[in-house]
Amino acid sequence: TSIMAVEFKGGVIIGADSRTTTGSYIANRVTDKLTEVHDTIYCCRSGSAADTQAVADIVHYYLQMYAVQNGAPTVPLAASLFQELCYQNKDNLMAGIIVAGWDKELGGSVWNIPLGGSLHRQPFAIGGSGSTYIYGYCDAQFKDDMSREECIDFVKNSLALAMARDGSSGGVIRMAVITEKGVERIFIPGNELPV
Ligand SMILES: C#CCCCC(=O)N[C@@H](Cc1ccccc1)C(=O)N[C@@H](CC(C)C)B(O)O
Repeated sequence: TSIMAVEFKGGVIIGADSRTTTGSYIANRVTDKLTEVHDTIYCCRSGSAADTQAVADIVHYYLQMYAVQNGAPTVPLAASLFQELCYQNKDNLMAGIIVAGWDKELGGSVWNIPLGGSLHRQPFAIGGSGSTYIYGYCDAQFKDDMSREECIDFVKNSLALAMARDGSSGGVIRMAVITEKGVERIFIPGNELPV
């Protein structure tokens, strides 16, 4: 897996490849690793498909109940729920999750929860097996105050490079733009990758 999320003025851009593997076999070449947990809060999943589906389902349920009584949850609240589940169950899970979205308190924000269950707010986050190949590229490319379009290209180009080098990443690039207005999905076919 290669996953990424970037904060920009007004929201976040999230992105992922679409490969699910069992060993060297590609079990799903069109996986959707961008999973909704609330209207404007998503997670990017890496690691075990089963574990990350289960954890995301639990958080989605919690946030649904929370919203009935308290109104819209914030992105940091969603991130803290993911962290609690991943940290407390760290010996039984393989889940590297990036939580990203928009809320009216912070606007756009990105929260990285690596395998150990620590929680880190970052201006951008990368994860999954493919991310190891693009840390230098992302650090060299990142600028503060990038526009929506610049962030879309940053995510697209970074994931394409990771997918080219990592055997556990590939397929198509799925992205989403999350702002106050809602969620806009962007799809980059495998034959139109920029690498
Ligand atoms: C189908 C099926 C059975 C397992 C599928 C399955 O979880 N594959 C994993 C690799 C893995 C991980 C841990 C144990 C075994 C196999 C996978 O493709 N993970 C991708 C993300 C998920 C959300 C799709 B990525 O991290 O590469």
